[in-house]
Amino acid sequence: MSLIKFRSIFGSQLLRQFHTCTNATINGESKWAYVELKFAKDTLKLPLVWLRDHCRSDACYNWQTNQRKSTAQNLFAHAKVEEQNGISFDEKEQLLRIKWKDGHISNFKTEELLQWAVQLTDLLPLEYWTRNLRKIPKVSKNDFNFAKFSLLFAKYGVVTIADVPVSFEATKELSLSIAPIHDTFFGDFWIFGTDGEEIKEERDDTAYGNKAIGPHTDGTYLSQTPGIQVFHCLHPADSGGDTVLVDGFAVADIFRRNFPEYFKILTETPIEHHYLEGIDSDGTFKADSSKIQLHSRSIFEPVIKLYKDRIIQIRFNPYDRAPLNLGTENDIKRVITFYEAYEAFSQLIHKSEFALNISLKPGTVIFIDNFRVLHARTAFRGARKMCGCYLSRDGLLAKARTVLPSSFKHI
Ligand SMILES: C[N+](C)(C)CCCC[C@H](N)C(=O)O
Ligand SMILES: O=C(O)CCC(=O)C(=O)O
Repeated sequence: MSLIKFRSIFGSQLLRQFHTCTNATINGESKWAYVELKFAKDTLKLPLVWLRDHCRSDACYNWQTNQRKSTAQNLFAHAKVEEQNGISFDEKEQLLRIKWKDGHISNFKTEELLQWAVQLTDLLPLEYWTRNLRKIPKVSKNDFNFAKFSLLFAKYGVVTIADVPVSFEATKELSLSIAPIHDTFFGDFWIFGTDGEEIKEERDDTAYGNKAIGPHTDGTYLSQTPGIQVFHCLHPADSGGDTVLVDGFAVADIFRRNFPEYFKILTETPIEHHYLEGIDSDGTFKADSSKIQLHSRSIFEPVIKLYKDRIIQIRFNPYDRAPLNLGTENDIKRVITFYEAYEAFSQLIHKSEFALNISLKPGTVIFIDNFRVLHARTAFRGARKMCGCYLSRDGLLAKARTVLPSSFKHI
C-alpha cells in the first residue's frame, strides 16, 4: 500500500507506527543528489536541496512566526554534504541527521518528513451531489458549532444556518462571526430586491430585477472571485423567487467523463468576463452622472480550474462573458470548438436532474461555496427583499483547517 493511500485511510498519526524507516542513503550527484528513505514496503526520495530548505533549526526557521529564514538565493550552495558520511539515521529514534558541508546540522523526524512530503492532494472525500441531495446541510444558530459548519461546507459546498433573526443586522453579525468580508464594488453588505412591482435598479445587474437568472457563479469578472456567497431572504416574493443550486464539481466531473476533449478545452482556455456599469458596451460613458462608472474584467481564468487533476473552481456565468477575442492566429476551428465545449457544458449545467430547488425562508441564511456551487433564481412577482454579502473563502478555510479532519486539511 502506498504511503499516500495509507495516510489517507489511517491518517498520519498512524503512519509512524506502520511505516518506520529502516535506513537512509544518499544517491545521485551534485544538485541532483537525494536521500532515499527505506520503509517496509516503500521508499521516499528527498532531494538534498529540499531537505536543507526544510531544516527547522533555529538558524533556518522562525518558530515564532512559522516562517523560513532563507531568502532562497543560495539553496543549492547550502545543500552540499560530504558523501555518505554526511548523513546518519537512528532507526530507534526515527531521526535523520545531516551534517552539511558548510558545517550546519539538520535533524529530521521521519514523521515530519512524511507530513511535509506526502501531502494529500486528490483524496478529499467531497460529497458530490445533485438534486437528490436529501436536504441542504443545515445547522441552527442556537447551537452553532463552527467545526460542524466547516465540515459541511467543505463536504457539500453549501450550508444553511436556521433560527437567525430576520434582519440585516443579525445576518451581518452572523456572517462576520464565520469569516471576514470579501468586499466588492457592490458594497460589503447588501440589501437588494424590489418593493412590489416597482424594481429598484440600483445597479446594472439582473440580480436587482425580478427575472429568472440561470445557474452561475458570481464575480467571474473579478480576478479575486468572491469565495462565499451569503443570502438571507428577508421577505419572499408573492410568487417565484426560488433559489436553485447546482453542484458545479459534480457536473464538471460528469462532463469530464462524457466529453473529455471538451472538458480539456474548458480547463485550458482562458475566457474574459466583464462587469460594465455606467458605461455603454462600446466603452463610452453614459451621460447619467448618477451612476458610478465601472469596467471590471478578468481575462486569465478558464471555466473549469484544475489542481493536478482535481477540479478546484468553476467560473461559469454565460451572461457576464465579454466579447470573445479570436486571437492573432484567427484560428476559427479553435473558436468554434470552444463554443461546442461551452455549449455542451452549459446544457449539462442546466439539466433539471442536477438542479436543487429551494425557497429561502426568512430566518434561514445560506452560505454557498462560489468556487463550486452555482446558484440561480426563478422569476418572481411582488415585493422581495434579500440581504447578504460575500465572505472570504480563504478566511473561512484558514480557521476551518484547524478543526477539520486531516483529509480536509488540504482543501
Ligand atoms: C451583490 N449581489 C450579490 C446582490 C448582486 C451582484 C451581482 C452578481 C453578478 N450577477 C455576478 O454574477 O457576479
Ligand atoms: O436574487 C437571488 O436570489 C440571487 C441573485 C443572484 O443570482 C446574484 O445576486 O448573484
